[in-house]
Amino acid sequence: MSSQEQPEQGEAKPRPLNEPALTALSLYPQDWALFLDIDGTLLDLAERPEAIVVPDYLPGTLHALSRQLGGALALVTGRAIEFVDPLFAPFRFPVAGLHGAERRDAAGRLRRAHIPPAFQEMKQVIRHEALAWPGAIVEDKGAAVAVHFRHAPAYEAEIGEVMQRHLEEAGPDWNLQRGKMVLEICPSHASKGHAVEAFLAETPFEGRRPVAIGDDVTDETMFAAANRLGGQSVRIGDANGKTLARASIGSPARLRDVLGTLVK
Ligand SMILES: O=P(O)(O)OC[C@H]1O[C@H](O[C@H]2O[C@H](CO)[C@@H](O)[C@H](O)[C@H]2O)[C@H](O)[C@@H](O)[C@@H]1O
Ligand SMILES: [Mg+2]
Repeated sequence: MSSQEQPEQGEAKPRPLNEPALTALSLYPQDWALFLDIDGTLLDLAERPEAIVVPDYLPGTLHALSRQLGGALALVTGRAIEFVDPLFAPFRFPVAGLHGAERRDAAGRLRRAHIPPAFQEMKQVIRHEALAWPGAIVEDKGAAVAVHFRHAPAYEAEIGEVMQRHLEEAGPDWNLQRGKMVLEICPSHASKGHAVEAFLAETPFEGRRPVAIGDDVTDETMFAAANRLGGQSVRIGDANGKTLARASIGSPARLRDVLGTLVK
């Protein structure tokens, strides 16, 4: 997130969502596009990255909503695209993965992030170093690598130092991204905000106003994009005012309920 996009200190808390604000998606579906984060937004957070549960009805709800929006619904996530598709099978949605570093557009064209040999080596080293952090989980996402410390909180500072050192060695093409009990190194050229803008330059998103819904710091760039482009930004949960989102919804379960009500 650029400094221009940072929420100001002490900025007012996002207003609880006036849910009719989202009913525009149902009333004027030709005017709106929907961008949805996955973990902590569509899905409840789980103890481990692979332990997330997709409610049976959710892929169908998203598919129905996507059809209603003329296909202008995309998933914008820190996950790798290849992890995302099976979650929502049999449907495949336009998706930006690795916080925007890879993207599959509505026509199915895939833009992958390059994985240099040096990055492969760095992942191996991190995997080895993580043996010293009992409980930590290393998630290899291809062109990104995450170290989760949800079950190794005592090692947070040490993991941060090691990841920072790797980042410095890797150079300016890489970024250290903080998330919920996780630190990851991912390509620096991308952001979720850029991904939203890229979708909005293409059919069927073009000319529509974006609604961006997310729960974490990595979603702030897409909130900024949605605000700038005359759309709506919604943060799930309580961000203690440290967000650019203009509205909030209490939980992923509540969001899933709201999405269900939008389907005609
Ligand atoms: O952008 P998102 O779709 O929200 O993805 C962000 C990260 O989500 C995953 O990690 C988080 O969720 C896990 C499962 O609920 C949880 O165990 C972990 O503590 C969270 O940080 C995912 O594993 C990451 O790769 C994503 O970047
Ligand atoms: Mg999230």
